[in-house]
Amino acid sequence: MIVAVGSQNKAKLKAVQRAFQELEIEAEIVPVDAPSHVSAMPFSDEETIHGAIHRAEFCLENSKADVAIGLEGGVTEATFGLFLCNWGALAEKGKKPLLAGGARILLPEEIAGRLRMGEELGPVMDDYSKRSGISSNEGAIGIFTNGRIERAEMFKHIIKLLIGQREKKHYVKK
Ligand SMILES: O=P(O)(O)OP(=O)(O)OP(=O)(O)OC[C@H]1O[C@@H](n2cnc3c(O)ncnc32)[C@H](O)[C@@H]1O
Repeated sequence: MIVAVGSQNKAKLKAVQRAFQELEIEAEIVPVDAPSHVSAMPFSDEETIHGAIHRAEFCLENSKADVAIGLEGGVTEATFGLFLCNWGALAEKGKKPLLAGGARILLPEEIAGRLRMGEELGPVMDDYSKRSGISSNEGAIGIFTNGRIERAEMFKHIIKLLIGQREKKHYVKK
């Protein structure tokens, strides 16, 4: 199966690779530069979901893939503070996209405040950790869970949720 992924982000691609490997599904993974058509820092679940769908649909239209996956990171406000949120969409011809969300953690106020002022999480995390490329590596989730759950692991879970839903749908149709 050819699987297009709407990103060149290393953590996202690693997640897709590992999910298919662990599920023992043969897949040729094709990265595609796909626009999210949402803001650079999505600020709600709704916006983050739209970003994931747009990326997946762009891949489907601009590649020969059977299945297209869009992965999008964002944040969402709650009475407790600002949560990290991540969403995935799986698109295939003639079907409604499937959706799945990832694990979420509350961001420290020091980080949340900067995002509310308009900064993006990627550069804020690089600045906070005095390193570069956090969003392509362990991610904010890795930094704030002491590396227990990294960004690729979190996205891998989302991808398994998408693949499982796709299988179930096919099963129900028989
Ligand atoms: O190359 P793409 O696929 O665009 O990956 P990205 O990480 O840059 O982009 P996302 O759309 O997934 O995330 C939106 C913004 O939030 C940042 N972001 C989201 N989750 C993050 C995380 O866990 N750690 C660091 N930055 C994160 C990211 O760097 C972007 O600035």
